[in-house]
Amino acid sequence: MKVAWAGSREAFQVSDRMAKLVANDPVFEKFSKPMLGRKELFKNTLRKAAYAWKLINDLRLTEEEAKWLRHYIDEPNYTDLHWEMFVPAIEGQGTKEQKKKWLPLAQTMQIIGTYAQTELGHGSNVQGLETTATFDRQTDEFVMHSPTLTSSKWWPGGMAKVATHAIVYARLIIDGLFHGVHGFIVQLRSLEDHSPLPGLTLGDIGMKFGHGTYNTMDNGVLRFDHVRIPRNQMLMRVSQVTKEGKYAQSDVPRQLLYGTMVSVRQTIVADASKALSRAVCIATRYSVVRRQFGSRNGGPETQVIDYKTQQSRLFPLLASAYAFRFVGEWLKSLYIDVKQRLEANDFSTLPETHACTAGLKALTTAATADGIEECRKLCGGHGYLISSGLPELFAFYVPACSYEGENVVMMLQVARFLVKTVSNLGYKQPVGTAAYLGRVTPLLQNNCAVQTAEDWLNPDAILEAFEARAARMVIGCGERLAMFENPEEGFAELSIDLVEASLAHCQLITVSVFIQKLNHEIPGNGVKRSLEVLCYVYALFLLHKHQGDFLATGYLTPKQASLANEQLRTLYSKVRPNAIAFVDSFNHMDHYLCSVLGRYDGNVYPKLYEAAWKDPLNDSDIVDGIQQYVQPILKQKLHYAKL
Ligand SMILES: CC(C)(COP(=O)(O)OP(=O)(O)OC[C@H]1O[C@@H](n2cnc3c(N)ncnc32)[C@H](O)[C@@H]1OP(=O)(O)O)[C@@H](O)C(=O)NCCC(=O)NCCSC(=O)/C=C/CC(=O)O
Ligand SMILES: Cc1cc2nc3c(=O)[nH]c(=O)nc-3n(C[C@H](O)[C@H](O)[C@H](O)COP(=O)(O)OP(=O)(O)OC[C@H]3O[C@@H](n4cnc5c(N)ncnc54)[C@H](O)[C@@H]3O)c2cc1C
Repeated sequence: MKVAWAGSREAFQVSDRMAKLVANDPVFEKFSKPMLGRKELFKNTLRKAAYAWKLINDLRLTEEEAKWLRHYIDEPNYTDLHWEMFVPAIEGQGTKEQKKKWLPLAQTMQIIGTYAQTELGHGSNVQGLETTATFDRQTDEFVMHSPTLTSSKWWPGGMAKVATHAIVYARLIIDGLFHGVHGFIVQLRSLEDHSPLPGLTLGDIGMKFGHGTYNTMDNGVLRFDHVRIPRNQMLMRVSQVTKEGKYAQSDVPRQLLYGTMVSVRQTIVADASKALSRAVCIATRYSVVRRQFGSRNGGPETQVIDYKTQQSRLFPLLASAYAFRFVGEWLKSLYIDVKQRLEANDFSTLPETHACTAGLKALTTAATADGIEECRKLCGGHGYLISSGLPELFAFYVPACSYEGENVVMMLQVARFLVKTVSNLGYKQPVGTAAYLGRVTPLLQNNCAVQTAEDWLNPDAILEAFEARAARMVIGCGERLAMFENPEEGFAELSIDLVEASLAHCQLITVSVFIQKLNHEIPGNGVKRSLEVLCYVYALFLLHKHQGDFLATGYLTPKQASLANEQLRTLYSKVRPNAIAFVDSFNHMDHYLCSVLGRYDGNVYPKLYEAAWKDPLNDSDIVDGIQQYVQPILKQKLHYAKL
């Protein structure tokens, strides 16, 4: 199962080796993080990042190994933006000459980059950005300027204190004419003494949600006061500006400017399974240790995992972690394919890839953020302790619903793709993840054939139910949209239904990828049979949660919906015996989990007790402030207090 989770034996070995390397090195200790103040926390992260870079070079780690190493260090820091956004932006949007100049510098970290797109006033609406890049023909330069307060760049990670360079997105202006938003490579700091270059105002945007998690990152603010950069620092694969000031567009589509976001959204889906599996591992292990009620004849009380209600909250999350792992793997292969095509100037699959990355990013991050919080509640009161590992995990994870495309905004992108696909149905056969929309007649006409709870243990029945529900919702939206004279007005009016239809489409993708995985790629019958159970749990849990959709579209009868729920409850009993094996297969080490409740050895109570004594308040019996503020109250000789 560990191999099935990792994707291959080699993938397992690489991640396992890196997990152990990090866990066994005292530099990467992280239990004390929540006790540190912001400055110490930040310096500590800089120290770890520098040490990690040394390890990467000394041990000659491959790119894959380096990624896992950074993952297990488990602290957001400036290198995330450098590797995940700055380098890919140059790779995707730079010309050959630009890549030749900038990539060697970035890949050896002689420069450190960030991705400065969002502004105080605009994040989702990229075309609404206000920073200007005005071409000056006399000097062959762009003048970067922040004309308003709301045009201040706001959020870029690593920008406040570390990055030496940034890809800055700004409105290109030539001779007073606006030519859209483009990316520019801008140097922010001196490579000699690290001070901000003249004309730039740089700072940190302040503390964020949680304590020891995202505050290791220096998310920054940046303002330009007429800062000049050479013309050849505009990323020019998509559009070019000549020294005469002529604006030209190559045959590469404008959407490629958004390519870096496609790349990162794909990794965010993979990361969702890591975060959710981490929370589920903690909650499952603790649910086995924790006992409440149910003692018979003085015997042990019941393990809370044996309560049906606990199982009905926990096991769908366990199944979701596996579903997200497999859909993340599938999305990566889709992305690798589109990347190769884009390099060869084949842009045909970009719209579908954009819809998949946007939609699955929204689906998986929303479910993971909710899932982590549910796991905290599944651990009862102790889940609220920092030492459970869950509050910090939640605080670290939850911004994924907003960054890299706010989730609802992303679902609306999926909706645009689906509406376009439906409106082209007469003359363009949909392919890939939208292929089912090419079979609308049977999907709209045929109803579910399930008659017993057992009948739901059939991948074809499940797939057809999810396809019919999505098709009916999408087609229904399409028909209602056609009644509007102004399509944009219609889109806005129907946006709630469109987001729900997009979610149905994305859930269909995750369910079908899970089924596909079982049909083709699982080694060993025991592993396959166990994963089949999780696949059914995932699908039937979604069916139960969204049964309103399945019923309202008329595909299911109430009886069939209740048979699905009956089967789901039976499946929980089949998950129970393997629950611990399922979470052990994630191969999360104690260091990575950073949770007393989720310890591999289950030694929870002594270690919880021990952890409490490490709190700074327990350094002494009488702490600072007691004599000054509490003792005077105790020593007052009042007969009565007037309230
Ligand atoms: C909301 C977005 C997608 C665009 O909105 P809109 O103004 O409606 O459209 P445009 O005119 O700009 O473009 C529409 C056109 O382009 C297609 N498209 C959009 N995005 C992509 C893409 N990524 N790849 C390919 N194609 C794309 C779209 O389908 C339309 O095609 P048509 O053929 O129908 O014309 C956009 O503004 C957007 O993406 N907003 C979200 C901003 C965002 O994600 N910011 C991330 C900042 S970096 C960050 O958050 C870092 C976090 C830290 C970390 O990750 O650790
Ligand atoms: C931790 C963190 C790190 C970040 N790092 C970076 C970084 O390194 N570089 C960078 O450039 N940016 C970064 N960002 C910024 C991030 O990309 C944006 O915050 C994100 O894209 C969301 O945009 P917004 O803040 O403008 O949200 P808004 O768009 O203002 O969203 C507010 C609300 O409006 C709704 N809404 C907006 N538009 C629509 C619409 N058309 N229809 C319906 N509803 C709508 C949304 O659903 C949401 O509910 C980071 C953000 C965070 C939290």
